[in-house]
Amino acid sequence: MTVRDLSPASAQPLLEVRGAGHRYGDRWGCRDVDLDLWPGEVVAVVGESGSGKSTLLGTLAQRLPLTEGTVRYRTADDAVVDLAEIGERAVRDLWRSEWGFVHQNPADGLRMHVSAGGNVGEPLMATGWRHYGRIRAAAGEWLRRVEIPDDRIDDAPVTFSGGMRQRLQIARNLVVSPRLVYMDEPTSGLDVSVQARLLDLIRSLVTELGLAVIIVTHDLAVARLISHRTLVMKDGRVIESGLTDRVLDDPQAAYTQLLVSSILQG
Ligand SMILES: Nc1ncnc2c1ncn2[C@@H]1O[C@H](COP(=O)(O)OP(=O)(O)OP(=O)(O)O)[C@@H](O)[C@H]1O
Repeated sequence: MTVRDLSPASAQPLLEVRGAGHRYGDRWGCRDVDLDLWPGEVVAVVGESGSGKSTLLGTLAQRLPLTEGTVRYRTADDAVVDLAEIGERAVRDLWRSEWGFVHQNPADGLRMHVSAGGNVGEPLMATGWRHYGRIRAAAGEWLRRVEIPDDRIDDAPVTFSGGMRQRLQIARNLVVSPRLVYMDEPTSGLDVSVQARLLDLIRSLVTELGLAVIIVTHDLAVARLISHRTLVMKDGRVIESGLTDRVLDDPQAAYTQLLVSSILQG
């Protein structure tokens, strides 16, 4: 079902999630989640291992079926669509032009044996770009933005370091100017200094491009650095949410207090 939205764009969230959940067999991975995500907003999903963060991300991103609730998305042409109802093809079109997904492991989001330029050029070709020179120029421009040297454009990511691979994955996602990007632990597995630079890069790109981002992280410092709002998950449910500084400086739920204090002690 498509509902025409007549209100001004800014009055309507990009993503409107109500009572969303996903069940694996007879066990809920996440359930009863509500969220409004606005353009340009970064929301972090935090919680300990097994709390349902990745399941929630997968469910919102339509990689896992919605077992309960609704997820509505406002498209670039301002139609509000119910993602469970628009069908696989329409969802594929959104992946091509409006959404991105940055995986924890860059190998899951890159073609490891295709050149860096090819990895960034491919999504442009999928949206109809045909002129080789322009595709290569746009790919080169994005490689520069993510600090991959010009002379590596013809090298495949198998020859790159972990940090370079992750920056390439970001370029491959952002080259088509998506409106909404899902990130699953994009900086974990990298050493601390590489992590800090990558977070800086993500933060500046998000601001510059006005992206909406939902980022899963088990690292509260990442949430602090990058997000406006934070959802805290426990046993598949969101047990606390609010502005990130408020959630981390003045946690209300006992579980969040424990999570924050364990980091301070750790
Ligand atoms: N494919 C699956 N089949 C069955 N149960 C699953 C599956 N994937 C996850 N679960 C269960 O769903 C719950 C939430 O898991 P999920 O991976 O979403 O947590 P998480 O917070 O992302 O954890 P981590 O930080 O370790 O990645 C857990 O109880 C987990 O065992």
